[in-house]
Amino acid sequence: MGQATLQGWQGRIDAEEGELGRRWHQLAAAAPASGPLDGVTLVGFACDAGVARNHGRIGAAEGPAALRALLGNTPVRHVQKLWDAGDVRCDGDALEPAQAELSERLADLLGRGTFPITLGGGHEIAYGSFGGLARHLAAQGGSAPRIGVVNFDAHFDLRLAERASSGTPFRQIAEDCAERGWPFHYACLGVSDYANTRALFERAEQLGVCWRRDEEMGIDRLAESRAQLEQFLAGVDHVYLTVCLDVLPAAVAPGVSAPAAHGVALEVVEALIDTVLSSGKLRLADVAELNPRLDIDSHTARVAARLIARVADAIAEQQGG
Ligand SMILES: N=CN[C@@H](CCC(=O)O)C(=O)O
Ligand SMILES: [Mn+2]
Ligand SMILES: [Mn+2]
Repeated sequence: MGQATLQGWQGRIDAEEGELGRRWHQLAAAAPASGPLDGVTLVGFACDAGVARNHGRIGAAEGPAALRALLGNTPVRHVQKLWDAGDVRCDGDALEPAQAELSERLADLLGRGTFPITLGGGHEIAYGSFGGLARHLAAQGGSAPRIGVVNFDAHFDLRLAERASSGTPFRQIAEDCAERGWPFHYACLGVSDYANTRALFERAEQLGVCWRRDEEMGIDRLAESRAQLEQFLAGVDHVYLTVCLDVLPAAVAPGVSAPAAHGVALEVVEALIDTVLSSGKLRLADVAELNPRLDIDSHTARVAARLIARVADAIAEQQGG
Protein backbone atom coordinates (compact mmCIF):
# COMPACT_ATOMS: atom_id res chain seq x y z
CA MET A 1 0.00 0.00 0.00
CA GLY A 2 1.48 3.34 -1.03
CA GLN A 3 1.29 6.58 0.87
CA ALA A 4 -2.24 7.94 0.50
CA THR A 5 -2.68 11.23 -1.28
CA LEU A 6 -4.82 13.63 0.68
CA GLN A 7 -7.48 14.95 -1.62
CA GLY A 8 -10.87 16.54 -1.28
CA TRP A 9 -10.60 17.97 2.22
CA GLN A 10 -11.74 21.54 2.44
CA GLY A 11 -14.15 23.60 4.47
CA ARG A 12 -14.82 26.60 6.58
CA ILE A 13 -12.14 28.00 8.87
CA ASP A 14 -13.21 29.85 12.00
CA ALA A 15 -9.75 31.15 12.84
CA GLU A 16 -11.02 33.48 15.59
CA GLU A 17 -12.48 30.50 17.48
CA GLY A 18 -9.09 28.84 17.93
CA GLU A 19 -8.88 25.16 18.92
CA LEU A 20 -12.59 24.81 19.69
CA GLY A 21 -13.58 26.04 16.25
CA ARG A 22 -11.78 23.30 14.34
CA ARG A 23 -13.41 21.07 11.76
CA TRP A 24 -12.48 17.73 10.24
CA HIS A 25 -10.74 19.22 7.20
CA GLN A 26 -8.25 20.76 9.61
CA LEU A 27 -7.67 17.40 11.27
CA ALA A 28 -7.55 15.00 8.34
CA ALA A 29 -4.10 13.74 7.37
CA ALA A 30 -2.86 11.20 4.86
CA ALA A 31 -2.50 7.82 6.53
CA PRO A 32 1.16 6.78 6.71
CA ALA A 33 1.93 3.66 4.68
CA SER A 34 3.18 1.62 7.63
CA GLY A 35 3.49 1.55 11.39
CA PRO A 36 0.94 1.65 14.20
CA LEU A 37 -2.06 3.86 13.53
CA ASP A 38 -4.40 5.25 16.16
CA GLY A 39 -7.75 7.01 15.81
CA VAL A 40 -10.14 6.62 12.91
CA THR A 41 -9.17 6.01 9.29
CA LEU A 42 -11.36 6.73 6.30
CA VAL A 43 -11.07 4.70 3.10
CA GLY A 44 -13.05 5.37 -0.07
CA PHE A 45 -14.47 2.60 -2.24
CA ALA A 46 -15.15 4.27 -5.58
CA CYS A 47 -17.10 1.55 -7.31
CA ASP A 48 -20.11 1.36 -9.59
CA ALA A 49 -19.59 -2.16 -10.87
CA GLY A 50 -21.81 -3.90 -8.30
CA VAL A 51 -24.76 -1.59 -8.92
CA ALA A 52 -24.26 -1.85 -12.68
CA ARG A 53 -24.24 -5.66 -12.53
CA ASN A 54 -27.35 -5.49 -10.32
CA HIS A 55 -29.16 -3.46 -13.01
CA GLY A 56 -29.28 -0.44 -10.73
CA ARG A 57 -28.68 3.25 -11.38
CA ILE A 58 -24.97 3.99 -11.40
CA GLY A 59 -23.19 6.91 -9.71
CA ALA A 60 -22.10 5.35 -6.40
CA ALA A 61 -18.44 5.61 -7.47
CA GLU A 62 -18.78 9.35 -6.85
CA GLY A 63 -19.83 8.69 -3.24
CA PRO A 64 -16.43 8.97 -1.52
CA ALA A 65 -15.66 12.40 -2.99
CA ALA A 66 -19.14 13.70 -2.12
CA LEU A 67 -18.75 12.41 1.43
CA ARG A 68 -15.31 13.90 1.99
CA ALA A 69 -16.62 17.24 0.72
CA LEU A 70 -19.31 17.23 3.42
CA LEU A 71 -17.27 15.61 6.18
CA GLY A 72 -14.74 18.43 5.88
CA ASN A 73 -17.03 20.81 7.77
CA THR A 74 -17.80 18.39 10.61
CA PRO A 75 -16.93 20.10 13.91
CA VAL A 76 -14.16 18.38 15.85
CA ARG A 77 -15.67 16.76 18.95
CA HIS A 78 -14.14 13.50 20.14
CA VAL A 79 -12.15 12.51 17.07
CA GLN A 80 -8.62 13.81 17.47
CA LYS A 81 -6.78 11.60 14.96
CA LEU A 82 -8.39 11.36 11.54
CA TRP A 83 -6.51 9.54 8.83
CA ASP A 84 -7.43 9.28 5.18
CA ALA A 85 -6.11 6.15 3.46
CA GLY A 86 -7.31 7.28 0.03
CA ASP A 87 -9.61 5.42 -2.35
CA VAL A 88 -9.76 1.92 -3.66
CA ARG A 89 -10.99 2.45 -7.20
CA CYS A 90 -12.79 -0.12 -9.30
CA ASP A 91 -11.63 -0.13 -12.87
CA GLY A 92 -14.71 -0.63 -15.08
CA ASP A 93 -16.28 -3.99 -14.32
CA ALA A 94 -13.27 -5.29 -12.36
CA LEU A 95 -15.30 -5.77 -9.19
CA GLU A 96 -13.53 -8.76 -7.68
CA PRO A 97 -10.02 -7.22 -7.75
CA ALA A 98 -11.40 -4.03 -6.19
CA GLN A 99 -13.09 -5.99 -3.39
CA ALA A 100 -9.86 -7.94 -2.82
CA GLU A 101 -7.86 -4.71 -2.67
CA LEU A 102 -10.31 -3.23 -0.19
CA SER A 103 -10.07 -6.33 2.01
CA GLU A 104 -6.29 -6.17 1.92
CA ARG A 105 -6.25 -2.49 2.82
CA LEU A 106 -8.74 -2.92 5.66
CA ALA A 107 -6.92 -5.93 7.10
CA ASP A 108 -3.73 -3.87 7.09
CA LEU A 109 -5.43 -0.95 8.84
CA LEU A 110 -7.08 -3.20 11.43
CA GLY A 111 -3.73 -4.85 12.12
CA ARG A 112 -2.17 -1.45 12.75
CA GLY A 113 -4.75 -0.63 15.40
CA THR A 114 -6.96 1.99 13.79
CA PHE A 115 -10.74 1.93 13.33
CA PRO A 116 -11.60 1.95 9.59
CA ILE A 117 -14.71 3.57 8.16
CA THR A 118 -15.22 2.92 4.47
CA LEU A 119 -17.09 5.31 2.21
CA GLY A 120 -19.03 3.60 -0.60
CA GLY A 121 -19.56 2.74 -3.28
CA GLY A 122 -22.38 0.29 -3.93
CA HIS A 123 -23.23 -2.38 -1.41
CA GLU A 124 -20.70 -4.75 -2.95
CA ILE A 125 -18.46 -2.87 -0.48
CA ALA A 126 -19.77 -5.29 2.18
CA TYR A 127 -17.93 -8.27 0.72
CA GLY A 128 -14.68 -6.29 0.78
CA SER A 129 -15.27 -4.98 4.31
CA PHE A 130 -16.14 -8.37 5.75
CA GLY A 131 -13.15 -9.84 3.91
CA GLY A 132 -10.87 -7.32 5.60
CA LEU A 133 -12.11 -8.20 9.06
CA ALA A 134 -12.02 -11.93 8.30
CA ARG A 135 -8.45 -11.68 7.08
CA HIS A 136 -7.42 -9.69 10.14
CA LEU A 137 -9.03 -12.12 12.58
CA ALA A 138 -7.74 -15.19 10.73
CA ALA A 139 -4.20 -13.80 11.02
CA GLN A 140 -4.63 -13.67 14.77
CA GLY A 141 -5.25 -17.43 14.87
CA GLY A 142 -7.37 -19.09 17.52
CA SER A 143 -10.83 -20.59 17.22
CA ALA A 144 -13.50 -19.59 14.73
CA PRO A 145 -14.39 -15.96 15.41
CA ARG A 146 -18.00 -15.05 16.01
CA ILE A 147 -18.46 -12.07 13.68
CA GLY A 148 -21.80 -10.30 13.65
CA VAL A 149 -22.73 -8.43 10.49
CA VAL A 150 -25.26 -5.69 11.25
CA ASN A 151 -26.83 -4.31 8.08
CA PHE A 152 -29.34 -1.46 8.05
CA ASP A 153 -31.02 -2.05 4.71
CA ALA A 154 -34.35 -2.33 2.92
CA HIS A 155 -32.81 -5.31 1.09
CA PHE A 156 -31.33 -8.62 2.23
CA ASP A 157 -28.67 -8.56 -0.52
CA LEU A 158 -28.55 -12.36 -0.33
CA ARG A 159 -29.24 -12.91 -4.00
CA LEU A 160 -28.16 -16.02 -5.84
CA ALA A 161 -26.61 -14.90 -9.12
CA GLU A 162 -23.92 -16.01 -11.51
CA ARG A 163 -21.84 -12.91 -10.87
CA ALA A 164 -21.23 -10.92 -7.69
CA SER A 165 -23.03 -7.58 -7.46
CA SER A 166 -24.44 -5.11 -4.96
CA GLY A 167 -27.29 -7.59 -4.46
CA THR A 168 -25.15 -10.60 -3.45
CA PRO A 169 -22.58 -9.63 -0.74
CA PHE A 170 -24.20 -11.27 2.29
CA ARG A 171 -24.82 -14.54 0.43
CA GLN A 172 -21.13 -14.47 -0.52
CA ILE A 173 -20.20 -13.80 3.11
CA ALA A 174 -22.36 -16.74 4.21
CA GLU A 175 -20.53 -18.97 1.72
CA ASP A 176 -17.14 -17.73 2.91
CA CYS A 177 -18.08 -18.44 6.51
CA ALA A 178 -19.23 -21.95 5.57
CA GLU A 179 -15.92 -22.58 3.75
CA ARG A 180 -13.90 -21.38 6.74
CA GLY A 181 -16.05 -23.31 9.21
CA TRP A 182 -17.07 -20.04 10.85
CA PRO A 183 -20.60 -19.28 12.03
CA PHE A 184 -22.64 -16.84 9.94
CA HIS A 185 -24.32 -14.18 12.05
CA TYR A 186 -26.23 -11.67 9.97
CA ALA A 187 -28.78 -9.09 11.14
CA CYS A 188 -30.67 -7.17 8.48
CA LEU A 189 -32.72 -4.29 9.89
CA GLY A 190 -35.29 -2.39 7.83
CA VAL A 191 -36.27 -5.13 5.39
CA SER A 192 -39.12 -4.23 3.05
CA ASP A 193 -41.74 -6.85 2.15
CA TYR A 194 -42.12 -5.07 -1.16
CA ALA A 195 -38.45 -4.95 -2.19
CA ASN A 196 -37.37 -8.56 -1.52
CA THR A 197 -38.61 -11.65 -3.32
CA ARG A 198 -39.86 -14.75 -1.55
CA ALA A 199 -36.63 -16.45 -2.61
CA LEU A 200 -34.70 -13.92 -0.53
CA PHE A 201 -36.93 -14.37 2.52
CA GLU A 202 -36.50 -18.15 2.21
CA ARG A 203 -32.72 -17.85 1.94
CA ALA A 204 -32.70 -15.57 4.98
CA GLU A 205 -34.69 -18.18 6.88
CA GLN A 206 -32.35 -21.01 5.78
CA LEU A 207 -29.28 -19.02 6.79
CA GLY A 208 -30.70 -18.16 10.20
CA VAL A 209 -30.67 -14.44 9.49
CA CYS A 210 -31.98 -12.14 12.21
CA TRP A 211 -34.18 -9.59 10.47
CA ARG A 212 -36.70 -6.89 11.22
CA ARG A 213 -39.12 -5.30 8.77
CA ASP A 214 -39.27 -1.56 8.11
CA GLU A 215 -42.86 -1.39 9.35
CA GLU A 216 -41.85 -2.95 12.68
CA MET A 217 -39.23 -0.27 13.25
CA GLY A 218 -41.25 2.82 14.08
CA ILE A 219 -40.08 4.98 16.98
CA ASP A 220 -43.00 3.58 19.00
CA ARG A 221 -41.38 0.14 18.78
CA LEU A 222 -37.81 1.21 19.40
CA ALA A 223 -37.52 -0.76 22.65
CA GLU A 224 -38.53 -3.96 20.81
CA SER A 225 -36.11 -3.29 17.94
CA ARG A 226 -33.32 -2.55 20.39
CA ALA A 227 -34.00 -5.73 22.37
CA GLN A 228 -33.81 -7.82 19.19
CA LEU A 229 -30.52 -6.19 18.22
CA GLU A 230 -29.08 -6.57 21.72
CA GLN A 231 -29.89 -10.27 21.67
CA PHE A 232 -28.06 -10.60 18.34
CA LEU A 233 -25.06 -8.64 19.63
CA ALA A 234 -24.84 -10.81 22.74
CA GLY A 235 -24.10 -13.84 20.54
CA VAL A 236 -21.06 -12.40 18.73
CA ASP A 237 -17.60 -11.10 19.64
CA HIS A 238 -16.79 -8.79 16.71
CA VAL A 239 -19.17 -6.58 14.79
CA TYR A 240 -19.07 -5.20 11.27
CA LEU A 241 -21.63 -2.41 10.75
CA THR A 242 -22.86 -1.53 7.29
CA VAL A 243 -25.48 1.09 6.44
CA CYS A 244 -27.22 0.84 3.07
CA LEU A 245 -28.60 4.35 2.78
CA ASP A 246 -31.77 3.07 1.10
CA VAL A 247 -32.88 1.92 4.57
CA LEU A 248 -33.96 5.53 5.11
CA PRO A 249 -37.22 6.88 3.68
CA ALA A 250 -36.89 8.21 0.11
CA ALA A 251 -37.61 11.73 1.34
CA VAL A 252 -34.59 11.55 3.66
CA ALA A 253 -32.31 9.60 1.32
CA PRO A 254 -33.29 10.25 -2.30
CA GLY A 255 -29.73 9.82 -3.59
CA VAL A 256 -29.65 6.04 -3.84
CA SER A 257 -30.23 3.54 -6.60
CA ALA A 258 -33.39 2.09 -5.04
CA PRO A 259 -35.12 4.65 -2.77
CA ALA A 260 -37.39 3.31 -0.01
CA ALA A 261 -41.13 3.93 -0.03
CA HIS A 262 -41.41 3.30 3.72
CA GLY A 263 -37.93 3.14 5.18
CA VAL A 264 -36.78 3.51 8.77
CA ALA A 265 -36.65 6.94 10.38
CA LEU A 266 -33.22 8.47 10.95
CA GLU A 267 -33.84 8.77 14.70
CA VAL A 268 -34.43 5.01 14.89
CA VAL A 269 -31.38 4.18 12.77
CA GLU A 270 -29.25 6.45 14.94
CA ALA A 271 -30.58 4.97 18.18
CA LEU A 272 -29.85 1.43 16.97
CA ILE A 273 -26.38 2.39 15.72
CA ASP A 274 -25.80 3.71 19.24
CA THR A 275 -26.79 0.27 20.53
CA VAL A 276 -24.18 -1.32 18.25
CA LEU A 277 -21.59 1.19 19.47
CA SER A 278 -22.45 0.53 23.12
CA SER A 279 -21.64 -3.15 22.66
CA GLY A 280 -17.95 -2.25 22.46
CA LYS A 281 -17.62 -4.97 19.78
CA LEU A 282 -17.63 -2.80 16.66
CA ARG A 283 -14.44 -3.30 14.61
CA LEU A 284 -15.22 -1.50 11.35
CA ALA A 285 -18.07 0.26 9.55
CA ASP A 286 -19.10 1.43 6.12
CA VAL A 287 -21.80 3.45 4.39
CA ALA A 288 -23.07 2.22 1.04
CA GLU A 289 -25.14 3.21 -1.98
CA LEU A 290 -24.78 7.00 -1.89
CA ASN A 291 -25.37 8.14 -5.46
CA PRO A 292 -24.57 11.89 -5.69
CA ARG A 293 -26.03 12.04 -9.22
CA LEU A 294 -29.47 11.25 -7.83
CA ASP A 295 -29.18 13.27 -4.64
CA ILE A 296 -31.21 16.41 -3.97
CA ASP A 297 -29.20 19.30 -2.50
CA SER A 298 -26.88 16.70 -0.88
CA HIS A 299 -29.63 15.49 1.48
CA THR A 300 -28.49 11.87 1.36
CA ALA A 301 -24.82 12.77 1.58
CA ARG A 302 -25.53 14.92 4.64
CA VAL A 303 -27.31 12.08 6.40
CA ALA A 304 -24.47 9.73 5.53
CA ALA A 305 -21.86 12.21 6.78
CA ARG A 306 -23.79 12.61 10.03
CA LEU A 307 -23.87 8.84 10.58
CA ILE A 308 -20.15 8.56 9.84
CA ALA A 309 -19.34 11.37 12.27
CA ARG A 310 -21.57 9.77 14.92
CA VAL A 311 -19.75 6.45 14.63
CA ALA A 312 -16.32 8.09 14.50
CA ASP A 313 -17.00 10.22 17.59
CA ALA A 314 -18.29 7.28 19.62
CA ILE A 315 -15.30 5.15 18.65
CA ALA A 316 -12.87 7.97 19.47
CA GLU A 317 -14.52 8.28 22.89
CA GLN A 318 -14.07 4.56 23.45
CA GLN A 319 -10.45 4.85 22.35
CA GLY A 320 -10.04 7.46 25.07
CA GLY A 321 -9.98 10.52 22.80
N1 LIG B 1 -28.03 -3.44 -3.23
C1 LIG B 1 -29.10 -3.99 -3.48
N2 LIG B 1 -30.09 -3.51 -4.12
C2 LIG B 1 -31.38 -4.04 -4.33
C3 LIG B 1 -31.88 -3.36 -5.55
C4 LIG B 1 -33.31 -3.41 -5.67
C5 LIG B 1 -33.81 -2.64 -6.87
O1 LIG B 1 -33.02 -2.16 -7.69
O2 LIG B 1 -35.02 -2.50 -6.95
C6 LIG B 1 -31.41 -5.54 -4.50
O3 LIG B 1 -30.53 -6.10 -5.13
O4 LIG B 1 -32.35 -6.17 -4.02
MN1 LIG C 1 -30.55 -1.56 0.04
MN1 LIG D 1 -27.89 -3.08 0.34
